[in-house]
Amino acid sequence: MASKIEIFDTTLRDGEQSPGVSLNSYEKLEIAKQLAKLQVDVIEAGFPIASNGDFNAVKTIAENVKGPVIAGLARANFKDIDRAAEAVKAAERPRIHTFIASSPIHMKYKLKMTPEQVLEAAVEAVKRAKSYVEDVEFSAEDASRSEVEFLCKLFSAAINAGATVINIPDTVGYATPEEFGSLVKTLRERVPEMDKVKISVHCHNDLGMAVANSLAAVQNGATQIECAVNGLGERAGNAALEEVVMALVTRKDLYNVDLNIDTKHIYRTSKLVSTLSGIYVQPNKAIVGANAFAHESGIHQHGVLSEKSTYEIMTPESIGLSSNRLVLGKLSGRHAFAQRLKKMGYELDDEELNKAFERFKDLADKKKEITDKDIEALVEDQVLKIPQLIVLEYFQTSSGNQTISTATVKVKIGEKSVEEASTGDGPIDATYRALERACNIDCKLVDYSIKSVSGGKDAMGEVIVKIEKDGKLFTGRGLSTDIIEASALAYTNALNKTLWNNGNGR
Ligand SMILES: CC(=O)SCCNC(=O)CCNC(=O)[C@H](O)C(C)(C)COP(=O)(O)OP(=O)(O)OC[C@H]1O[C@@H](n2cnc3c(N)ncnc32)[C@H](O)[C@@H]1OP(=O)(O)O
Ligand SMILES: CC(C)C(=O)C(=O)O
Ligand SMILES: [Mg+2]
Repeated sequence: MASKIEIFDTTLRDGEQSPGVSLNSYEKLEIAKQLAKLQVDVIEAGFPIASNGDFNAVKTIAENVKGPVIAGLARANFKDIDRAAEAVKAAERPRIHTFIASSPIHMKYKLKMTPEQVLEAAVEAVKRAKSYVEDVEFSAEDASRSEVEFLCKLFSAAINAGATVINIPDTVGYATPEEFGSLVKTLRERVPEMDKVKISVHCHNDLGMAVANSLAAVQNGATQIECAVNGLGERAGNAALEEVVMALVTRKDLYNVDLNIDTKHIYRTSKLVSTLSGIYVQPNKAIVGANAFAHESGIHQHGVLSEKSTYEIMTPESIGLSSNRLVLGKLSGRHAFAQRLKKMGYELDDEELNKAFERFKDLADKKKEITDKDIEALVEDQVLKIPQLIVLEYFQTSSGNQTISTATVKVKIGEKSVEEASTGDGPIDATYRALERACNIDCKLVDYSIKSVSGGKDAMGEVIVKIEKDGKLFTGRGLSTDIIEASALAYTNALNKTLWNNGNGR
């Protein structure tokens, strides 16, 4: 039978220790409510002795958030514990989490205490906490760099003093998965009392192994994992909640454990924490990064279009996303392009599709991501196009606020190439005059408009011109990431239409 793993969320306590993060009571309450929807087992709401603000945040959460256990952190002293007890007392299920460091480095240099004094402080702290609440968690800070013999003594004493949860932190993210798993195993074997309590782990990510260490601990008998949304936490952060959870869910075949978590709330929770903490999630972040369910390369897109599981080991829906994302860029293939066109309602025959795909690839070489609006513009440009009697081969402009604008253009008219130059009021006016000369067409520009087809600094510009010739109006349209090129193409397109209209075409 699968055993149960509890998820202890410390976003509001250790997560808030991330440099640059400071959440007010209202923001903490919002996050706590979302964590309750996510169905975490424990919310460590803060460190009540730290400030009146933190005390109030923990108290407000204890009063208002139902479902999870609400924990408050306290050092191993009465002042901290009394304050934590006051803060969590209104909770449905309050917990006091008290800790003291157990490694030789921390005891000697930071606490300036002997192991005996640490052991005594731990026992007194647990007893004090127990006088307020039934549920008491004890942590041996820097456990992974502590002497195992001493850890065994400390944990045994804490359990006998009333601790209901024993936490084994890898405070500085020093352990490797093999070591950490084996530490959990050894402690379980050597401290018989550990069988009576929950065994928790709290891993930091200094070497990028927080999640791996937490999972190794599960394989060696840990029953609670402490983690934070988006991997927030002191220095490089804590084990990322979303990664721990989705690893246990996706690889249930391996871990065979059950969780209370409603994974469909993962994405929303990550977004909320990112917005309120001001810490952005990197795009390639596992599970919740913008690219976690996105595919840009043609071979992968073809794979997921045929069968999602070819390149997706979990579904986007399982974390609360509506779907995966096929991003169109220069590495994309015909399958994904055709699928997008179909979704957008275009029905192109094979030849049209080939042409549109060619133009799409040309554009993708200039522009990182091709949006639906770009595609719409490409297809409409192609569908509305008349045969090109005049083809713009080349243009060059020079302009500035102190010089006269000049343009040189080269066009192919039928089999003949013609090059012309002109000055003008600006680079576009100069280009238009040069084009008129090269094509030997006498016409008048009556309207010019430009708009951006998509967003970003590499957006395509769409230029629409109207020219008048012999009393008739001709519209031309040009598209390019370069607005002068878009302008030149629009004018060439309109000039083409004047010839077409005169019966010179085909
Ligand atoms: C591994 C962790 O994440 S531990 C949690 C870390 N989080 C935080 O520190 C955030 C909140 N902290 C704070 O607001 C402040 O540090 C406070 C309010 C807790 C303490 O502030 P101050 O009294 O000014 O002390 P300061 O932070 O400078 O030093 C810490 C003191 O606590 C002692 N201490 C540290 N850990 C413990 C512990 N677990 N049990 C008992 N004493 C401890 C230190 O030895 C030091 O004692 P000293 O003042 O007698 O030298
Ligand atoms: C307070 C303890 C559990 C902690 O955050 C750590 O050791 O990293
Ligand atoms: Mg920590």
